[in-house]
Amino acid sequence: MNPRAWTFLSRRSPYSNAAWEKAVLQSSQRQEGGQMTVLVTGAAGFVGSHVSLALKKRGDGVVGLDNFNDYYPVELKRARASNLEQAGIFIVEGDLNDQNLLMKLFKLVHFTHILHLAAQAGVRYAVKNPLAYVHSNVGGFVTLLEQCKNSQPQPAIVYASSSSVYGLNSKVPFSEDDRTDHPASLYAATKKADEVLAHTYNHIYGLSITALRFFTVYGPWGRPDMAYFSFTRNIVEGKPITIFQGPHGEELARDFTFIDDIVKGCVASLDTALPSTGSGGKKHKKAQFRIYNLGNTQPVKVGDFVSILEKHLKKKAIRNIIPMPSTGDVMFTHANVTRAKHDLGYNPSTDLSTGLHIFVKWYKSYYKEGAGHEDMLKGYKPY
Ligand SMILES: NC(=O)c1ccc[n+]([C@@H]2O[C@H](COP(=O)([O-])OP(=O)(O)OC[C@H]3O[C@@H](n4cnc5c(N)ncnc54)[C@H](O)[C@@H]3O)[C@@H](O)[C@H]2O)c1
Ligand SMILES: O=C(O)[C@H]1O[C@H](OP(=O)(O)OP(=O)(O)OC[C@H]2O[C@@H](n3ccc(=O)[nH]c3=O)[C@H](O)[C@@H]2O)[C@H](O)[C@@H](O)[C@H]1O
Repeated sequence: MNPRAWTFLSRRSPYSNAAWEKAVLQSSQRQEGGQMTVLVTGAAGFVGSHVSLALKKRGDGVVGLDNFNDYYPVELKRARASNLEQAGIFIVEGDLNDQNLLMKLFKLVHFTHILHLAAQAGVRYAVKNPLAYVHSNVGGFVTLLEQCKNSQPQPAIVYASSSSVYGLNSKVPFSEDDRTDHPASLYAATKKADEVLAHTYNHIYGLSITALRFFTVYGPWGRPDMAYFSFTRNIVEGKPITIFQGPHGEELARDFTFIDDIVKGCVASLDTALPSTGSGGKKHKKAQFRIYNLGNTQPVKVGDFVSILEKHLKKKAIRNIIPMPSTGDVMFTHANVTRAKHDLGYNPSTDLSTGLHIFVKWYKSYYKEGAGHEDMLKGYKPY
């Protein structure tokens, strides 16, 4: 079947038709060199679209799942999906909470691995719409874990946690063994809940699970709700940007991490994941349980990050500096990646200036500066 026909197919919700099944099966086929068959949830998202392409490129079978929600413009998700279709990856359009859909999918394809990236992301939007986080990050995750636990054989799971789980932790850099029991946002609380739920399913059912704590990821085809993206748009349009500062005028800092490094970390985690050890809902022996930081290890103050953007955009920002609203931001993040280096060979190699240069180039070509991006953040007002 020609993947060009898939757009239409994936938008038609019924999954009980022959063409839909054929597309799923075709997409799941491994090519030469491929070792695994992976279900990527959140495949139309920023990170999911990049990792799906990387897996497909080396021959793995990849099937996507995404509900194409409108947290940010759906047009961008469709454009990413179209890139995936051209590469031969079918994205099933549906919600993680749809048990029947998951059952049907898992019956059709024997997934060796799940890369679970679908979630309600964004720290500040949680103040506005907390239940969206509970729905996708808690309900959706448990629905997926239930399906995996019941599968025979069970797949190995690698999923996205977040640097936000460190919450109010003040010990730097953040190490995986540091406390994560004082979240600063509801988003962080749901990501922490996921780690605890993951441990439970690993313990009771023998699911092999790896949690990846990503640190503020940026890059081409990125997320319009994130600062690097919305700041770029405003600078290009000559509109002010709002920079948060701490209660005593301190600057916030983030360990900004380039997408290519995150992709390598995800792929290495899949490659080193051991099989799950349960069957028929029962554990036979202890299964692998891992948590890794995937960051850049070089935090940058938000003001300095804006200066780098200005340099690449060749335009000054109009900076509006305001006290941080009480919407869940933390003052700084900083990853210790020793464990990921040792176990995964993870070695972040893109510095912020190089990565932002690549992002700005993509942004300008995608939005053709000055035209076509007016609606990019339509309706988006997180705080
Ligand atoms: N980008 C970052 O800086 C960052 C940092 C830390 C953690 N993370 C985590 O990494 C993962 C990927 O993030 P991203 O930046 O690609 O976000 P994204 O919003 O671009 O991608 C998530 C995708 O999941 C889909 N989705 C959401 N809820 C769903 C549901 N219930 N059912 C099916 N699909 C659903 C969305 O439509 C979206 O396409 C998320 O779990 C996020 O929390 C991201
Ligand atoms: O690593 C994570 O776990 C998280 O990474 C990301 O969150 P953040 O680090 O908050 O990224 P982002 O919004 O780009 O703000 C960057 C900086 O700009 C500051 N910021 C932001 C907006 C603004 O208008 N002004 C401002 O100063 C802001 O205070 C911050 O200091 C993901 O969105 C999230 O899904 C989550 O997973």
